[in-house]
Amino acid sequence: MAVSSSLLKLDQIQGKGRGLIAAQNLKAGQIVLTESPIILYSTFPLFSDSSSSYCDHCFRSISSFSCPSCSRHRFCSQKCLSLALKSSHSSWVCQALSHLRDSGSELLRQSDELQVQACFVVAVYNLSLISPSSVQILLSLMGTPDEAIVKASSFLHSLISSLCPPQDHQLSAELTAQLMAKDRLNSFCLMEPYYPDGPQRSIKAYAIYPTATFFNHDCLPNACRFDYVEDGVPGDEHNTDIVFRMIEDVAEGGEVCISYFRINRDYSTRKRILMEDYGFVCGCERCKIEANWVVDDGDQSSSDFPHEWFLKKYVCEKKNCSGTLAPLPPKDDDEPSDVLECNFCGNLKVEAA
Ligand SMILES: C[S@@+](CC[C@H](N)C(=O)[O-])C[C@H]1O[C@@H](n2cnc3c(N)ncnc32)[C@H](O)[C@@H]1O
Repeated sequence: MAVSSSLLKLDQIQGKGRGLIAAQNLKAGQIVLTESPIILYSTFPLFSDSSSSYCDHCFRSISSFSCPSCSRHRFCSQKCLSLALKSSHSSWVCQALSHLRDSGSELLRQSDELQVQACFVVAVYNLSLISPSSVQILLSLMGTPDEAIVKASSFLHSLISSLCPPQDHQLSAELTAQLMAKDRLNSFCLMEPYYPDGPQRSIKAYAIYPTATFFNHDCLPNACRFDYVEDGVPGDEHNTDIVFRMIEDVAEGGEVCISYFRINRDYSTRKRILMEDYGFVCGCERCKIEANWVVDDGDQSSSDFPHEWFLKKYVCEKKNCSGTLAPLPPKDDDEPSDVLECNFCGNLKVEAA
């Protein structure tokens, strides 16, 4: 599997499967990977009475150009509309989603989660028509279907294939289950914009990135992800790219890890999410220490919190945020930047000297 960055190498990591290691010494703030998604799909409810307020191709907030066939899916620009009609909103996708939304659709009575999974299945069947090699990449990722996925995939496969039979795709119910399992383990969320006084941000789209998917988790990560979906000009095809930036220096050969969620979560929450969503027990330095903590132990000394400085330095304190801060890229003279950027709200914080 090729890695789309000369700064990272794919390697086997004991107890974790494949992972990404530094191909050379990496500096705090350095951008180590920028990548476009191979599959990207909306979480907007299929049966909502309104249309999404995000472009159905690039997920920016402005949506003013409608699909000429269904007029329900909207785009931020003529360019996104034209691109979508050849890819993410092809005539097959348009037809499949319209059929699914028909009031008689059995999907209407199903859970929100299954409706979002239906959007993934439509997107991946479409991908198999326009880029079969991308489906092979998805199939090579980690992820095995459990009973719930097998059941959901069998329902969705028969529903979508019978409503709108794709001419050429070879995706059986079994392959659909495989692909749904890969999606669950490997997708990244694209979030709604941050507002300090707004409601909790929700997820507007899921995306899978072919190299980024190999980042393993650490509760004290040395890298973190950024995205700039709302930035740039409408029609720019790269606004859904994901960018990974080092939080701290890592020597050549060291593993580069991200956190799969916000880093200020407590031990039991982290343990539960990692087991339920990713199927592993974390053996990182922070977990080893926190596993021994006694709840409400008033006697804990500062040696029980050796990573407290990390949370103070790298957790954003803006209202309603708790994103992760990473330094801006080093300056021209290779000096580390003392400005940290939050990957959730975008706030810039100058580090105290
Ligand atoms: C998105 S994949 C990461 C790439 C994966 N290691 C591979 O070989 O393709 C997530 C999976 O990697 C493994 N993983 C990630 N971080 C881990 C860690 N800290 N300890 C053990 N396994 C980990 C788990 O199996 C998890 O479900």
